[in-house]
Amino acid sequence: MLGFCLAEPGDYVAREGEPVDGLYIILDGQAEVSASANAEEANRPDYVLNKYDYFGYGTNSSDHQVNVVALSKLTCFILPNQYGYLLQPKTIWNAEETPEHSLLEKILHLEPLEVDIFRGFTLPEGPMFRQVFGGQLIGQALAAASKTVDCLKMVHSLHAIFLVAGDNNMPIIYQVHRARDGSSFATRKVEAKQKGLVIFTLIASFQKEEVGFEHQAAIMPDVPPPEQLLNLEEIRERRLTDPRFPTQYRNLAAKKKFTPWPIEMRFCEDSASQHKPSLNYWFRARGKLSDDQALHRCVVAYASDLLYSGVSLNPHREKGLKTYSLSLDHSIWFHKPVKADDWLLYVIESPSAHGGRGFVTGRMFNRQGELIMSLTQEALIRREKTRGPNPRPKL
Ligand SMILES: CCCCCCCCCCCCCCCCCC(=O)SCCNC(=O)CCNC(=O)[C@H](O)C(C)(C)COP(=O)(O)OP(=O)(O)OC[C@H]1O[C@@H](n2cnc3c(N)ncnc32)[C@H](O)[C@@H]1OP(=O)(O)O
Repeated sequence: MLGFCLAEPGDYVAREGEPVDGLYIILDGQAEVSASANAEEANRPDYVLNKYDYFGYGTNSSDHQVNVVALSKLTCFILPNQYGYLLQPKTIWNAEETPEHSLLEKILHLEPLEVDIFRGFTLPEGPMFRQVFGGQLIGQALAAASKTVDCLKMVHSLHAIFLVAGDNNMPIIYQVHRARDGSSFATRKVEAKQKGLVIFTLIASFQKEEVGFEHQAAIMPDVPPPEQLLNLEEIRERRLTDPRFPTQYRNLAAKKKFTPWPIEMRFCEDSASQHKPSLNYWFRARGKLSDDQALHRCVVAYASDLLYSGVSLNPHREKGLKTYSLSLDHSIWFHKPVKADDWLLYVIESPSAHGGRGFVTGRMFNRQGELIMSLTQEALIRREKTRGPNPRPKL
């Protein structure tokens, strides 16, 4: 919590060697900085801090290097360490300069073309489907919207509609419309275009941090921790080597082009439970992500569409069934700050499938059991029409 510090003349406001707990801004009074007693510092003169001078967070050390003593009645405003990010310039992450960073930062990187217009690409090293991956559109559009919003406001909800299947081989233009900028909230509408055609729209709402009523009725299911579970790559490896699978199947699986996803997933149930209209898995971004909450929200938005609507097909899976499925719409509510490079549990249920549409709901919990996000999606789910090669995107 933000706070104030009141001190009387002679009181120590900070002591050398003690941990820095925040940034102190003097609102009233004077304080003296007394240099350390060690040899090198001994010659440094003491100096006086006045109104609006500050000390604490932001120095290179996590401990105070000096004593600060009140010279008069002193009032300081304290910005605790956890809010220090407010003082940092917003990163607006830059994929080119962070080669050691997660592939996701590269995927979500956008080129600014004009005010409120950005260009995104489908990278060959990312997951590729027959049309532009829905999560990529959501993540990139949210990144475009976030770049036009005051950095103190974070996305708290978004609603997306997929209009036309996107073409992986051409760039996507994101045009942001600034629908509203209020004092607490801001709203953005984003249109994604290819060949001048709107293929996707997103409406996102952003809010300044606010203190208010709190409760959490949702309880995280009791599942094994991620360390005890296999990830997608390990499951694949097992399938390739498990002698219980026919050799022909293993040879075929080995020939399939396999690109590891930039999201690591660990499934809480084995394939025997695949007929249930539900799925629980842990996931996290591979690699290191920049410390930018806006980026972390774009990354989970991207990941949220990878294994999601397919759950509505689970009760209908049978040998030889070929399906055609496409996300139609997607909504996310961000309840709390998220760390996308730490494990999140994705709890997915499909309450209904009807009329060629499957409906799924999702909840994401962090390891502490906090409900971080709620999600919904409807997807087109059909039996694949038998015909020749894959249909081309309708652009
Ligand atoms: C426990 C361990 C478990 C481990 C499991 C691990 C497994 C890993 C699996 C990985 C899976 C990863 C999945 C990731 C999926 C992500 C979802 C997306 O990105 S989705 C991307 C984001 N979403 C989007 O891009 C959606 C964008 N929106 C749209 O494309 C359109 O709005 C529309 C298609 C939805 C409706 O348009 P409208 O014109 O009213 O619709 P029409 O009805 O007229 O059909 C139009 C055309 O669609 C075609 N087609 C249709 N049905 C079939 C079929 N049954 N058959 C074949 N084709 C079919 C056909 O070309 C047809 O034309 P035509 O042949 O008839 O001439």
